[in-house]
Order: sequence, then C-alpha cells, then structure tokens
Amino acid sequence: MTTPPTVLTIAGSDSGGGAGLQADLRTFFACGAHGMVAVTAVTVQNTIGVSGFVEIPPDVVADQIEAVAVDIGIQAAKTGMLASADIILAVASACDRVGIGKDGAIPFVVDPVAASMGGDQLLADNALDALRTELFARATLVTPNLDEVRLLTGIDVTDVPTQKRAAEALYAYGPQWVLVKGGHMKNVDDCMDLLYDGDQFYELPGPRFDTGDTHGSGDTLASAITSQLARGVPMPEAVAFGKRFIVRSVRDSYSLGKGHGPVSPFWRLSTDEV
Ligand SMILES: Nc1ncnc2c1ncn2[C@@H]1O[C@H](COP(=O)(O)OP(=O)(O)O)[C@@H](O)[C@H]1O
Ligand SMILES: Cc1ncc(COP(=O)(O)O)c(N)n1
Repeated sequence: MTTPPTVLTIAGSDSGGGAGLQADLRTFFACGAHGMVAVTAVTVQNTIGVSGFVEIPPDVVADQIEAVAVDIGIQAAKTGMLASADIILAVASACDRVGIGKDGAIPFVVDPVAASMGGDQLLADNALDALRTELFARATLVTPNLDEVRLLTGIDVTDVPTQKRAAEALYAYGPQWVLVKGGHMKNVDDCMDLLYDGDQFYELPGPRFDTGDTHGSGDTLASAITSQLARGVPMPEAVAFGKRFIVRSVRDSYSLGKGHGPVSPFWRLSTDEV
C-alpha cells in the first residue's frame, strides 16, 4: 500500500475526545493522512468545560517534533493549544531546525487557540506576544476565530468590512495567508470564512447550522486544510476543501454528555465494507 502523506499536530489532549489532538488525528485519518502528535498539554476536560491542565515540558514538546521529523518526515504541520510562551518558543525553534514554516519547505498552519468554546483559558495571557512574533511570522496560514482576532488585534469583527480589516491587521504579523473564521458572528445567517493573501480576499460562504454541538470545529477545519497542504494542494483549494469538510462535519455533529457535543468527520469514512 502507498504510504499516505504524513502530518503533524502540535496540540493539547482533550480527555472528552471532542477537540484538541483527538479531533486533529481523526480528521487526518478521515482525510487519508498519517497523523502524528507533539503533545503540549493534557487537559482535564469534558463536554461541559475544562477544569484544569498540565503542561508538557517545552523541551519534551520540541523533542517530539524532532523525533518524528528525523525518522518519519513531516509533509505539513499544524498547531492547536500551546499553553505557554515557553512552549511557543520551543516550538518555534524546533520548527526552524526541521524546516517547518513558510521559510522552510513544510507548510505550517497556526491555529491560535486561546480558549475553549466554553471560555476556559488554554493560553497564558503573557503568551500572545510570543504567538504573534514567533509563530505568525513563520506561518503559512493562521486560522483565528473572532475571539482570538479580538485578543490579537483589538478588532471587534461584526460584519464583512471589519472581517477584512482584521485579516489585514493579522497579515501584518507576517503569515503568508490569513483565514478569519466567521463561526462566532452569531448575528448573521451564514458562516462566512475569509481568506487573505495580502492582496486578494477569498470569501468562503457556508450555511450556519442551529446547533451547540460544534466542539472541535476549528481544530477539524485546520486539520482538513493541513492534510491537503501535505499533498501539495494550493492554499485556496486546500481551504475550500476544508470549508466543505467542516460544513459536512458540523451537519453530522452529535450530542454527547451534558454540554457541547463534537463535530464529526466520520461521514467521510462511511462504507458498508469491512
Ligand atoms: N453552527 C455552525 N454551522 C456551520 N458551520 C459552523 C458553525 N459554527 C462554526 N462553523 C464553521 O466551523 C469552522 C470553525 O469555526 P469557528 O467557530 O469560527 O472557530 P473555532 O471553532 O475555532 O471557535 C468555520 O469554518 C466556521 O465557519
Ligand atoms: C485541548 C484542546 N484544544 C483545543 C480546544 C478548542 O476547541 P473548542 O473551541 O471546540 O473548545 C479545546 N477545547 N481543547
């Protein structure tokens, strides 16, 4: 059998299995990629919220990245929860050593996870600067939601013009592409994500499903995009694929526990064959 593309997530564990590295891995697999993990933190989490987490020592995070790079090889990488400035610094220098990032050969998707969908903090307050200066400058693509946009730029996105202004402000931090996700714009009927390359805006419209079961939606979108970049698909097509992928995954989300259920990439695997 042909070896599938190899993709790495640098992310935290969600004990409830809805978001974090668990969402990333199942999306990679559903997209036909071989998923690998550099764990950054272990959260104590269920569908109701995050009650705590421990951080993995920064050098162990960096060692995980290097271990898979030297043996298996990495065709694209993404970040999720990074927890602290020290972990961000360790990730940035490991990425430089193995060639991850826009100046190396390996596409790098930075999902600037700051909090869970319930509002529990997943990134230290003093880590925002490191995220902007160390990771945005290395990113092939950054994928903030509107809360992260507000934290990173101070811009309150309420409509398409402010979404465009936010994309321009984020682009100034040095990524090659910016995707400002519109899922949190609850005052509109659709979910429009906006892609920007410093020159052109690409609007990615999509339906808004009336559900609270969207746990892991950002992770799933970024992982689907990363799996395409690993195959050498150009960014606009990779993001369009990711958008189609997340629409189907939100449509098939399921309820779980007493809080927010996860989106499901399993639609892509449905077959009667054993
Ligand atoms: N209720 C929904 N219906 C359809 N798509 C959604 C819904 N909520 C979020 N999405 C899509 O899921 C992706 C992630 O959304 P968003 O909520 O903005 O980010 P995050 O999950 O990081 O908070 C985006 O493509 C967004 O448009
Ligand atoms: C370990 C981990 N990583 C990321 C998220 C964000 O996902 P969401 O916004 O759906 O809560 C999370 N809750 N936990």
